[in-house]
Formats: sequence, structure tokens, C-alpha cells
Amino acid sequence: MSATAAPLLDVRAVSIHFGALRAVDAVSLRLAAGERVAILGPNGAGKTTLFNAITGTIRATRGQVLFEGADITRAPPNARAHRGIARTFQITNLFFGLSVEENLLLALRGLLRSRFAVWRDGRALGAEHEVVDSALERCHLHTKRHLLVRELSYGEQRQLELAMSLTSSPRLLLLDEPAAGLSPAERVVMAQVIRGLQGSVALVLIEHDIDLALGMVDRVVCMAQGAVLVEGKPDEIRGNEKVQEIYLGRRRRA
Ligand SMILES: Nc1ncnc2c1ncn2[C@@H]1O[C@H](COP(=O)(O)OP(=O)(O)OP(=O)(O)O)[C@@H](O)[C@H]1O
Repeated sequence: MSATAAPLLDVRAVSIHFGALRAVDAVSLRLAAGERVAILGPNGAGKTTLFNAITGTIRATRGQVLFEGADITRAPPNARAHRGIARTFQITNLFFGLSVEENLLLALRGLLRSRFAVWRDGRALGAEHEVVDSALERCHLHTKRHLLVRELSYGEQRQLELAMSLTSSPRLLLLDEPAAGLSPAERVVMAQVIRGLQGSVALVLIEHDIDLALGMVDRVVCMAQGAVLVEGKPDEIRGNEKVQEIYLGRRRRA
């Protein structure tokens, strides 16, 4: 990030309290355009709560969240989505009896309802197909476009969730455990898809598989007990004793 450019995302000393519990305690996080950051940490560290404060499903008790310089601390999730922040759709939002392409068009039209008139001229239809083609390519689903969602493997359905999030052309995408429940082979594909997004969209991802996470991002923020314990590049995190103790050590004992 250059010294003068405003960060894409600027989380400033955000705290989130649930009664007496400080689930997130004065956490700051800055992301440049296109940067990819993983949030790691043991159960209860505050990862999901911080993530939700960025998407807007939880409001910060203290601190500020800025996106492209605008204060969105109090903005609801749909206003944040309109500004360019997306999170993955859940499989429960997919229409299993419709094709992959139809699901993507529905995601896109849901978003575009207010931008285009109900009727569409040829130019708008062409623009829609460009967005759908690009999402299919980027999520390795271009050969599956006419299949029904129920005919996809579980891994492909997760890829489709990601593709649907891309239809809004977000500048920041939040991924909550994108590889959870996938087979080893499906995890490899998901990691390729996520790495392939490099440069086009900034990412904040929570992932419990530390090796997978370290291979997908530029920077890692490791949280414990609501605070940032360590922050650094994947190689620095791999060799960090504190991280090994609280995270890798925990996993070795498991
Ligand atoms: N809505 C809520 N009300 C009360 N406490 C909550 C709420 N949401 C989370 N917490 C508590 O806040 C703390 C942080 O939870 P959070 O889910 O953010 O952790 P996490 O790092 O995402 O953990 P995990 O990896 O298990 O998902 C935990 O102690 C949790 O019990």
C-alpha cells in the first residue's frame, strides 16, 4: 500500500462486546486493493465476530470501519454490498432445480434490479452474459453452465457459491471457511480458484486449515482472545513460535 493511498478497507480499533465478554478487543486491520488476508486463530478467538463487523451483520461497539475512505461503521449489510463488499452465498441459497447459469443470472438480476429497468435491452443482456461468463471461468465452472445445480458435486456447489458472489463485481470479498467440508481433491480446486482471483478482488478469509490458508493469501492476521496476536506474511507466520503454540500446537495435540 503506498503511504498516500487510502486503504480499501480500514478497520480502526474495533471492539465488539457481548455483555461483559470482549469478543473483539480494539482490532485494527487495513487492506489495500486486491490484497488477500487470512484471519486465523483458535475457536472463540473472535474471527467470525470481526468478519461480521466488516459485512455489517454485527455493529462495532467501539471503533470504526471505513471502506474506500467512507465510514460504514453503522451501514447495514445491503448498503455495504452496494459499495462493493460481498460475502459468499450459502449453498442453502442455491436453486437446485435450475442450471448453474440460471442461478448466476438470478444472483446478478437480484443485484441489478435497481440498476436496470425491468425490461432489458440487448446491451444489458450482453453485459449480463459477460459477467456470468467471467464468473464461470474464474470459478472453473465454464463446462458446467447448463447442468442443474443438483447434478454438481458438493465441491462444485461451493465453487458456484463463490461465482454468485462475484456477479456483483465486488472489490472486497469475504470468505468464511471456503474449504470446510470439502474432500482433499475438492480443496485443491478451491485453493486454485481462490488463488486465481489474485489482483481482481481483495479477500478476507477465515480458514481453519492453516496450510491451505497460508497458500492462498498475501498476509495473515492471527487472533487469540479477541485481539491480534501476530500479523505477517505466510512465511513469517509458519515460523512464528506464538502461532505454533496457540494454533499449530493445539492442532498437534488434537
Ligand atoms: N451473538 C453472540 N452473543 C454472545 N457471545 C457471542 C456471540 N457471538 C460470538 N460470541 C462469543 O464471542 C467469542 C468469539 O466468537 P467467534 O465466533 O467470533 O470466534 P471464532 O474465532 O470465529 O471461533 P470459531 O473458530 O469457533 O468459529 C466466543 O467466546 C463466542 O462464544
